[in-house]
Amino acid sequence: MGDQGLILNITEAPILSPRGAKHFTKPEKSKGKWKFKGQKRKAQDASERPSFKCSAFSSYPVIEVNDTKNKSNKKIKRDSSPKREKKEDGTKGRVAIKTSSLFKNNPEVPEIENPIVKQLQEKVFSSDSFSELGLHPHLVATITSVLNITQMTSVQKMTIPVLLSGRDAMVRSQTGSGKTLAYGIPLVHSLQSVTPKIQRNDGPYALVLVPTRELALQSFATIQKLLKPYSWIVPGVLMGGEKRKSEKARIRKGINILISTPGRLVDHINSTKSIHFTCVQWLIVDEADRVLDLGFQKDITTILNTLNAQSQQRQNVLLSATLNQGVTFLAEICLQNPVNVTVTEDSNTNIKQAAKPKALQDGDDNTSFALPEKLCQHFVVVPSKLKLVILSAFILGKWKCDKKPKMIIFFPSCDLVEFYHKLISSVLPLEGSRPDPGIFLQLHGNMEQEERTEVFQKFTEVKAGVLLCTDVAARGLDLPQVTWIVQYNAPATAAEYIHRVGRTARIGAQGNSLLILIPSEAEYVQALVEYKISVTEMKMKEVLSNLILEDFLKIKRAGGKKAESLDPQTIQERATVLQTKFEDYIHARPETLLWAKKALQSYIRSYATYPKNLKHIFHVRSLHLGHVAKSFGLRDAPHKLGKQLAGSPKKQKRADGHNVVGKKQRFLDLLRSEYSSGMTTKTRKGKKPKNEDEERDTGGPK
Ligand SMILES: Nc1ncnc2c1ncn2[C@@H]1O[C@H](COP(=O)(O)OP(=O)(O)OP(=O)(O)O)[C@@H](O)[C@H]1O
Repeated sequence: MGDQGLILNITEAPILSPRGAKHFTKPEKSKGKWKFKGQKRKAQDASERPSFKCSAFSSYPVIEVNDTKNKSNKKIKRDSSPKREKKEDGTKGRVAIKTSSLFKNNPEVPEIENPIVKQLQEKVFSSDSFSELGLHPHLVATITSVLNITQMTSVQKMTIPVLLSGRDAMVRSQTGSGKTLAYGIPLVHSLQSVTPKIQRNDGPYALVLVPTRELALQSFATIQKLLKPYSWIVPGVLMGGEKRKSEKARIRKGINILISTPGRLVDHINSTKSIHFTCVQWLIVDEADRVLDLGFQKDITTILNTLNAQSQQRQNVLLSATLNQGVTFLAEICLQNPVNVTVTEDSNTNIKQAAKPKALQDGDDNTSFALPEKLCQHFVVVPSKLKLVILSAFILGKWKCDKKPKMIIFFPSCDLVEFYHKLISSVLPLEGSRPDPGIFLQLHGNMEQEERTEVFQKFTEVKAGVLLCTDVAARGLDLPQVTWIVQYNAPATAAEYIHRVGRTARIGAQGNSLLILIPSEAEYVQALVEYKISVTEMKMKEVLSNLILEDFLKIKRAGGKKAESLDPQTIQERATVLQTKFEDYIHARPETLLWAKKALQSYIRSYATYPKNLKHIFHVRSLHLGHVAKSFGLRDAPHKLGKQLAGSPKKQKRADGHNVVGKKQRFLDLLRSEYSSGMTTKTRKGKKPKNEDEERDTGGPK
């Protein structure tokens, strides 16, 4: 739509009574909370009210759209708005559209004092160079000429000598601090010195396990570079998605450094006769806490049993930016007398004998982790209705004002990534708004591997772009020059927060992050503070004001006057125009409408899977389904969704005293798997294999 084509009049329409709202009177506000006359709702302390049971749009402003450019748009098909009316005002071709007010009847955005937190810091670089370590000269030359690196990072300085001495280690240092080379360099140094020289058909001398395929590819590329002078050592990657047959053929030919996701390796252990591990000297588990999180324990046990049965002595290394008690299972079964390497500000010489691991503990153990010093973390609190508009205003603003905006936006499920990718890339005009063409990419586990790899490579290469993804991209990926990380939904653990934001501000660079919260989720900021994570508030108005720069949202008033100023009303009008564009897109076709409803359902499902310890902040009962629906471009809440999801599962007792897993419990189990960001692959039958490359959220920031 051209910039002159849209004429808007925003007026207040009489109160309509949407479905489900008839039982409730207009909400009254009381001490910042929402209450309903004649209804007591205990245990609802969140500020977004009412629940999805009471879809209360109490007022609808009428936006009259006169599309003077595109006459064919005069009649916009609408199929679901409650009691939507066409308003004739005498103007030929003018159609009245009711877009419920984005700015009315929202819960109050709570005042949040910027918390004062002293984050844990690590010095990224040491003052020492690689040449001081006594490494093979060709390796040092390769590091300098191929990787363009001379100075060691702190974690490299601390880890490489430990690993060169033959010790097992647990290595923790902040995201983007060079942990790949911290294990890669000593690994290559040690293998190049093996005598007699390693033969390809000896099979693996080293196994590197990582949680995702993209990380497997990336680690493989780094090892490949380090091996440049040592052409007799062959690296290889197994990651699923590729035809098993061709992987088997590569294994048969011989791979000396094998990089794999655990699931895929177990797959080959079980099915590929030619795979053997008699020569294995190294086992490296990167993102070790995640590998266990993913429920790979069974796979890890299988791998370790196989290794133990076939090879004699092995050096074992666990690495992550968020190593915690959760890895004790792994540590206990695979490390021998390990050295604990932790890089923190005041403990640059923090190399300790690792304590004997305690009994297995679940998930998070309240450990605080360091964050990159030049990472500026923000949050914005925004009513549900405005979430999509805020995200769009933010993207548009960065696209207009930043030189090279490269942004990653995290969503909680594959369905949501697919939905918002299509919706946002169809409605937001990034193309032509700057010299670089706008680029929207998506990455999630429901994509074919070929496409995943293509996207990963493309986003690595582009100077500016927006990647919408699940947590499949949260761990380990080193995507250059990412300037902003946006979290459309809060992650369920502090560790995942740290890994997501860690895709920017890498290796001492500047980076920024934005976490979008709805008012009922504001307490999450405090949960982050408990982990010494410091976030600063960005005001909603500030983000929305970006819309003033957008020609495609220009409003021509009925009198012919253009509204250009930065006054709040103009900004609100523009936000409404943008919302209307989204709603028009969604309501234009039955397929898009259905799609939006499914995405909304996926969102509610993912919301239901926040862990117990965060339920007081994230509970489906705190969501106002009608408001949430707006952020899916829906004009009202789909009717059945609320009914389906209302209430929590009741445990039934069997006569023998055992709990019966009822329908609702099974439904919740289903929800839990929905929250997985879909790092799984489809098997030939379209089913997801159990553990392969899969993610499940456990634990939480508290
Ligand atoms: N000594 C160094 N000097 C300069 N750059 C380096 C050095 N070591 C590694 N890098 C670069 O830093 C970036 C981040 O490294 P890497 O991906 O290994 O970090 P990481 O600590 O594993 O991060 P994450 O915890 O997110 O997985 C890479 O681009 C790598 O090439």
